[in-house]
Amino acid sequence: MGYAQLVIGPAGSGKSTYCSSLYQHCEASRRTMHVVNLDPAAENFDYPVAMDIRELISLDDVMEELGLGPNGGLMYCMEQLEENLDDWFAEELDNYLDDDYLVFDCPGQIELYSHAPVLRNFVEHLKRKNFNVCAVYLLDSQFMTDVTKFISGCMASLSAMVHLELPHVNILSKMDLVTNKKDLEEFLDPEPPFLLSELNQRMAPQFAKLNKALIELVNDYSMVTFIPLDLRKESSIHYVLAQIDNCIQYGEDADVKVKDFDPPEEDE
Ligand SMILES: Nc1nc2c(ncn2[C@@H]2O[C@H](COP(=O)(O)OP(=O)(O)OP(=O)(O)O)[C@@H](O)[C@H]2O)c(=O)[nH]1
Ligand SMILES: [Mg+2]
Repeated sequence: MGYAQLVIGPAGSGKSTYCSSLYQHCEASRRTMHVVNLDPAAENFDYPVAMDIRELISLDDVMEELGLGPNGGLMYCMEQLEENLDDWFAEELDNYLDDDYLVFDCPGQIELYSHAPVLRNFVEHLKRKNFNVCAVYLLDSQFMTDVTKFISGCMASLSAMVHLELPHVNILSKMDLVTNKKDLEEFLDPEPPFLLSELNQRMAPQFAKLNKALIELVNDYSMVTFIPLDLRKESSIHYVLAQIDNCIQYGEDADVKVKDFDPPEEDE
């Protein structure tokens, strides 16, 4: 059994930064995990890259040879990943099977989470290889300042949830930038009636029915919980990781992989 996090969310929401902080956190607690880069456009990494989609295909080459722009180029690269699941990716994955913990740093293109088939097939592949997979959806806390943004964030996350059909953890990133935590608290685990009244206040009366339906939807899918993440605090990273581990049942087997300790210096 392997374990995997699929780290997704809009461009700039903090996915790669999360991956590197998580890596450091695990390193410090002598826990083994590997970060995989699935973003063909990524250039700099603050974590050791265990597998790299750029070894499969180069975005620059694709853009140049096919005359595609950055977005089309990226989607083409992701399609190539999909085509190569049973060869390139399977071979790479062979290095990491039993009890390994992989974290996939994905690109931020929203179409990957809403309708493009690549990530779905990617996840299916991981499941076939006996991985327990969890989607970790990051949303920038800077965009959680009012109810309309909250709803739109929920909808984007919900669309990823129905598209990928995975256990799903929502994270509110960049909490260190939030100056007024009180404003945010009402969105962390909000009451539906509160959301509805806020939404009704914001929108013209003809939206009342839509608002009600939206809030019900968000509520029915129990989408309304976001875990705040402040990367400055080890306790915050620890908490987020514990929630995700729980989702993928990591640590429930007695023999989870712990990094070998350096042998203690022996006194002669
Ligand atoms: N203050 C603060 N800035 C952050 C945090 N996380 C990310 N950032 C900044 O936000 C920007 C985007 O972060 P990334 O980690 O590259 O975001 P990403 O989701 O990987 O972006 P894409 O790969 O382009 O989709 C960078 O400038 C980061 O330094 C955080 O927790 N706090
Ligand atoms: Mg990134």
